[in-house]
Amino acid sequence: MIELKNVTRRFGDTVAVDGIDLAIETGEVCVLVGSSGCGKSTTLRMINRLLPHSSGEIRVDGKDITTLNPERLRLNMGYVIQGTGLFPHWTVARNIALVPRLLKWPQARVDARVRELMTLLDLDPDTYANKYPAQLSGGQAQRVGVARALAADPNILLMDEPFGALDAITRENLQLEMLRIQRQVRKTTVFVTHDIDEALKLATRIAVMDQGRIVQHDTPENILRHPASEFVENLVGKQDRGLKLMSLRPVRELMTAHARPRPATPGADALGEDDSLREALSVMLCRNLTQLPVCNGRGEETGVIARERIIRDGV
Ligand SMILES: Nc1ncnc2c1ncn2[C@@H]1O[C@H](COP(=O)(O)OP(=O)(O)OP(=O)(O)O)[C@@H](O)[C@H]1O
Repeated sequence: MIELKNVTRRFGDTVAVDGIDLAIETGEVCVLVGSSGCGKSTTLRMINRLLPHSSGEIRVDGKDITTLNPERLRLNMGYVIQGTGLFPHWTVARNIALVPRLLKWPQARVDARVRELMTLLDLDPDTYANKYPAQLSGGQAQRVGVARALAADPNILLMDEPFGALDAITRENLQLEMLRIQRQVRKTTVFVTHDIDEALKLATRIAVMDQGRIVQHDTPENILRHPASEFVENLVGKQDRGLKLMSLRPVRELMTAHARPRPATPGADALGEDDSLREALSVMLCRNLTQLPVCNGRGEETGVIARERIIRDGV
């Protein structure tokens, strides 16, 4: 668990972070969101002591971080930044192995871990382990950055706009991958972005920041349903809040399930149970359909979802 109590950070006369309180439970993904310069990165960097806080208290698993050795603290916190920060003259494998080697793991264990992580991040080890960062696409390099952060299995993951420099499709893929990985490894994560859609997709809780303060800290659904101020309302978008709420709910919640799974009709369009209601509605509107079959992860048809049901009950 990470707790910030009345934490302030000043740079000369600038108050970058202004007396914030924030509690992040173990296993949560807390996304810090807000406009440029509101103090998101400063908050993140105070948690791993890259920046000292001017006043207040930061505790990790109950321990005041100023009483802990900063290097040891950081070894337990994976850190991913925009632009990856990979060492350009090191291979992918060596970059990922950085922290395990600092921890003096035996070489065989390091090698096995590098392969395991590359596979988890969908990077074929035989193809990419010996490449250099300059030989990778932006998305691949960012995956290596995430693999490096996870290498020594830290309890905490700090991510500062990790997907900010990527094109929309690569960004979406990495977001989906992050959700998949999070289901598997469940790290306490603090994630900085200025993209509210990214925040809504990834967060268990969102902390909205404005001018160094936290103006709302709540679940994505509550932020959308009950924005605490006009600032938050504008941030989440006044016009498309209904669609954003639909994007938080999976098809499985409103589908009519078959009594038992049946083989999917070959070649037919189908949705996945975990696709969002928003995606389902969008597909049906585009193709002028009133309903669509829904399939499970094994490709069996488990039910149907109707357009009218989404419109009636989706928000
Ligand atoms: N090293 C520094 N020296 C002086 N001022 C700084 C320093 N780092 C940050 N600041 C100031 O502190 C404030 C908060 O900066 P911070 O980088 O935390 O914002 P942010 O929300 O992460 O912004 P962005 O989304 O643009 O990265 C800004 O006004 C910034 O100019």
